[in-house]
Amino acid sequence: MFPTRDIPSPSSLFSAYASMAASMMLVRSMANEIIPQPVRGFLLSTLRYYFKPHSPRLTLVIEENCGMSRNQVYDAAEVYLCTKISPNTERLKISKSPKEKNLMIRLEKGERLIDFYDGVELKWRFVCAESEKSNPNDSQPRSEKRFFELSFLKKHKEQILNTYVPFVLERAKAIKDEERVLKMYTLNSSYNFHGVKWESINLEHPATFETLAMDPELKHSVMEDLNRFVKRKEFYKRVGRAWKRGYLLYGPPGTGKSSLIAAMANHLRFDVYDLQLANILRDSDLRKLLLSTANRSILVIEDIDCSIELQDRRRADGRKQSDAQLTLSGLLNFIDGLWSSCGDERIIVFTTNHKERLDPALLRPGRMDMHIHMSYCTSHGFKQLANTYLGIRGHHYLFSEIEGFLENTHVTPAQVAEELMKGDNADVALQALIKLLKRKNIEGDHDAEDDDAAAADQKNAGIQKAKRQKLVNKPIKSTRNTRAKSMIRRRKCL
Ligand SMILES: Nc1ncnc2c1ncn2[C@@H]1O[C@H](COP(=O)(O)OP(=O)(O)OP(=O)(O)O)[C@@H](O)[C@H]1O
Ligand SMILES: [Mg+2]
Repeated sequence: MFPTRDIPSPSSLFSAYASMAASMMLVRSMANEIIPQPVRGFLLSTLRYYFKPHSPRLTLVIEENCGMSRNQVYDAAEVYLCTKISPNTERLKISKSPKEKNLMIRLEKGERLIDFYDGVELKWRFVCAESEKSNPNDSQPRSEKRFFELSFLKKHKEQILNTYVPFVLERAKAIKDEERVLKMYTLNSSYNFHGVKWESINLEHPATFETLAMDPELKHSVMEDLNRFVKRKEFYKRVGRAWKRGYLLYGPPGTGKSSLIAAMANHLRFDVYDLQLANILRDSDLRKLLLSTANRSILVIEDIDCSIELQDRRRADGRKQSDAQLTLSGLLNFIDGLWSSCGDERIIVFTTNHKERLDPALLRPGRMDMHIHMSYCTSHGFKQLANTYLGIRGHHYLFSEIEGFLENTHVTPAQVAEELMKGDNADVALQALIKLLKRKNIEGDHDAEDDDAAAADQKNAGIQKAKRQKLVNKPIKSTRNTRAKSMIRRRKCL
């Protein structure tokens, strides 16, 4: 049996509570009188802090701006989260600006998302709140305050701050690069008192490493080299070198040098600056142009052997050239020195059809980091082109005959590509290629090489001719000055 006599009756309970409440009020009023208000406030908030049930979760608030500048974490979160949209997402914002390739998709206010990182669950929420008016009589509309809330279990705080947030920043950068339309900068044609300037157009060259027909090992090593280069910021800093890389592409016309540059730009998502030296008059102009190039870009100087008669500082007659004029040493010193040290992630590419004609200063070890030989079409290159142009992935009954010819015939990938475009029907296109190969084979390698040398020389002759024409059109005194106005670049690819 329970001791019923010990259970208090409702009326006794009520009177006990009433007397307790009265004494609490008494203590409170006494405390109000004895303890000064600021101390009381402090004590109450401390007591509240210790007795409030604590949440195991931590919420990071990522506001749109930090002071006057944008909050990079906010911008990155905005981009990153649109790759995490789930079937539960109900509202999204879409937009497209002329500079972007694709639609931009962003979260709408109030939307929530769940992400997982290394097994940790992360809850994201996009919040738009109207900010308080500092003056209630202010007629200006309230401004909107936008922020993301990122919440997770407190025990993961270090991991989230040290690895997840940097991961989001990095991913967003890659996504933005992917969305961005690449630009190609060329020199504008009007050479006036102020010199030449860069003009940009969208670079929509379709060449990629996938479509490029070149020796697979060489292709792999170029890609590896580029990938390593962009990841080595800290390395370059540590060893005290400017973060730049130089490539010299050489080979006969039509072997894919310009295509390789476009593939590099598409791979890295770097803009291209096509520096036509023939259009530049003085070292000072060159310096100005180089200093106005942006980071994460490829500076291209095509046909270095013929686009300009870059000589040593001494002329043939022994006199020293004026410093104001463009010289090879001026170009190389500037590229190695000031230019590369005042920018990051710079790539420079020289191309030539005649490596043997280059000034030794350009070939000196350490000047160009990688010399890449673009060769005639090989059996592997042909298969790559057959795949790209005709969609043939496996074997075709005409392949062995073609491969037999390729072993001892010099034909450029450009010539092969031209034949493969001659018909939608694979048999017709491959037969056309066989015809070309037979003809080349009869003519002999020697003739083929002569053809290529002739093509390169024809290109050079075109360049020289254009320079002469400019000389006629513009009354520039010295022959050397003619290059300043020569708009001669054959623009096949870039
Ligand atoms: N290696 C290659 N792989 C795929 N396509 C190629 C290759 N080489 C040439 N082509 C095709 O031929 C065209 C011309 O090639 P490209 O302009 O790249 O040659 P190049 O080596 O730069 O020639 P040049 O020395 O005359 O500047 C390209 O647009 C491309 O269609
Ligand atoms: Mg080219």
